[in-house]
Amino acid sequence: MSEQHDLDRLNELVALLNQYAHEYYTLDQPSVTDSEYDALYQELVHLEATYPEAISPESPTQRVGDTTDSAFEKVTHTTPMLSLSNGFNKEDIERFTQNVEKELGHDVDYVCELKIDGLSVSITYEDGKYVRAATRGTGEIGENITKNVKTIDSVPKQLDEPLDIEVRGEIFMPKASFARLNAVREEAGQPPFANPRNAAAGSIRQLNPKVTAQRQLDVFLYSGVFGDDIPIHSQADLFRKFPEYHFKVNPLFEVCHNSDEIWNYIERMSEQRHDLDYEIDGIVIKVSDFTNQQALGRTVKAPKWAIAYKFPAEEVETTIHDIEWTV
Ligand SMILES: NC(=O)c1cc2c(=O)c3cc(F)ccc3oc2nc1N
Repeated sequence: MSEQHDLDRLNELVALLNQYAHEYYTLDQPSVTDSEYDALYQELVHLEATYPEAISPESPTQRVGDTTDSAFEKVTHTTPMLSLSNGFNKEDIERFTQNVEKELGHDVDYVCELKIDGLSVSITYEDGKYVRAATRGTGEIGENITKNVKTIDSVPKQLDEPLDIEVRGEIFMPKASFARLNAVREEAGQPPFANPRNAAAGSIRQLNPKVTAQRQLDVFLYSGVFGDDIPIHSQADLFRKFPEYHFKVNPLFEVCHNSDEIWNYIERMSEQRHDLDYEIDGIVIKVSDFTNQQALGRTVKAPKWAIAYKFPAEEVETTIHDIEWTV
């Protein structure tokens, strides 16, 4: 690429990302997903590393750490909240399991779980007390949403034991809450949210936790950062034991042993997804045993022991009626 082309793209990205941030933080109406924003942000970071003299003070990369780009203070994650690599068909799943078993040199158990279409959250307890909640943010640095997450009924505020533990999961808005919320917004002449994910993101970013409380959000927890004092040594353990700690998990997980069983789960859940009370955008497949997860490790941005199978984009049937066909 020509240098001028790069510099034009750099400036275009600054303007785009600032617009997206404005939509997200100020208007509650993001027009791109977090992962689309992240991808553009990384492209800008790369271009600014190539042309440091072109870095502009308005660039979103110059704001990380201060609070101007978000009304929430920053929280540095104890361990980074990575993203999942994606798969789109049976071959991708087979390649994933082949790579895992080649790398480890033996077969493993997998856990398949629904990929909840919400936003990631990290929740920290100290001495068994709810003390903090944060968004994924850049993966290293998230936004402090402690007060807002505290309004979610299914998030325990006090554990039965004085545990120091961090749990991670997905905040979502049930379909029924989403329909009710949009009806109220339309009544009030406000633009409806495009989907439950945007509604959940907008609701959790409300500066006034009382507004968040009215939005009936919920959470499914799927991982944690904890010591050996917690007898959980695999993803299957986690899903079976988290409820004992009052940590809400999604019950539709299954242990699978190979890509055929995984694909069978994917097909069954793809059938069921419209009957669920919440939206899912795919299936997450994980190597279950934590020792195997550690042996597989991660790339810069994603764990090597997990993959997200994304459902194909749905054709939305639009019923075309009342159109005067002029012939
Ligand atoms: N949306 C989800 O329902 C969902 C998301 C993730 C992650 O984002 C995720 C990210 C990691 F780096 C590691 C494990 C994960 O597990 C996950 N499991 C889930 N069920």
